[in-house]
Amino acid sequence: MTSHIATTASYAQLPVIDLSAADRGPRSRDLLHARLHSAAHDVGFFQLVGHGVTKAETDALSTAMRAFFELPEADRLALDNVNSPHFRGYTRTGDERTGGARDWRDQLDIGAERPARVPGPGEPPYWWLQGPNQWPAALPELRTAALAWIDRLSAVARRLLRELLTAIGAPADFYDPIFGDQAHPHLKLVRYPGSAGDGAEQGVGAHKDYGFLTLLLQDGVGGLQVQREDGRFHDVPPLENAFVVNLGELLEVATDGYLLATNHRVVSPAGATERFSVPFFYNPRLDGKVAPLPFPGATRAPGVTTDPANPLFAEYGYNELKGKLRAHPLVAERHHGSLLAAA
Ligand SMILES: O=C(O)CCC(=O)C(=O)O
Ligand SMILES: [Fe+2]
Repeated sequence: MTSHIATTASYAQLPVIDLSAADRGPRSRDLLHARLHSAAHDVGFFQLVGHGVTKAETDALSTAMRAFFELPEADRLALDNVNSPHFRGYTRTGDERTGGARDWRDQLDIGAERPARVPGPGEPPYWWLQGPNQWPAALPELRTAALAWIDRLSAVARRLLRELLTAIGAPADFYDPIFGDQAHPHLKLVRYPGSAGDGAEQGVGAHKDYGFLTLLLQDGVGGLQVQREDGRFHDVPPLENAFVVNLGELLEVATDGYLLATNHRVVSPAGATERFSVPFFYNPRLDGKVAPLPFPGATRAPGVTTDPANPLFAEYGYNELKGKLRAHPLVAERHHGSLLAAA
């Protein structure tokens, strides 16, 4: 497969954004804003350094993640997400779908740790997305590391969002009311087990993320690709100590398309090579409604992408529910037949 090979030198790496520049005085912060504005507007993807997350924090999460995937399959299947109407828990390799085709990865889905809130008659069905996680009894350190990561990355993403809003001339605190203590962050621990062996190369198919910002920790294997201005998918080479950041659909909605939610995908590693990644999704409250952002570029905004196969919802819960029903058909059929019928 050659279609993803970059042909232009400028495509070799994504823009690199140093968040610590925000604390080094006004000139340095202005320069950060110029770079961030361009990266978010022109590409929708960048590498984030200077985020303050330490190697010890990253190692604690990575070690617990690898230990999870080394558990006997029965221990992982004890957390099968098919048993969770909240789409939490373990998805075995081959059970997830993107773009209607099978993804070749297994993963643990973790969200804010809250009691279930079963929607009553007339209440939005997205309340199903709130509920308890499923944790491996044999690995208590996984729960500790994952919940700490959610807190830590929520703080980084909050800082980054404020700088990004400032960079495009918007009020930094404009979306504070839809985050707060009822925000709905999400974390996945993901393993790509290598080639499926049948010629399909889809680790995860092309998609956009549902929320505001995604901060991805990837190992050194590679395989993540983003769709760029030329319409082609380009490799995102791993960069040590950096998070790959992409903008989600809600920022596209918020800015009427001025900021891009960029399509991305993962090509399966060759042979039996495993790849591990940890995407963290910075999402607002399920009932948070994204009001149009007041900023100077709004008058030049091109409008949001219109794709009948992927409507964008301004009320976050609907946007996430759309994605989960599509990605996890076994959970959807077991627990949410009436929602599938209504869709
Ligand atoms: O594993 C990766 O590098 C990306 C995963 C991803 O895009 C997702 O799960 O939304
Ligand atoms: Fe993604």
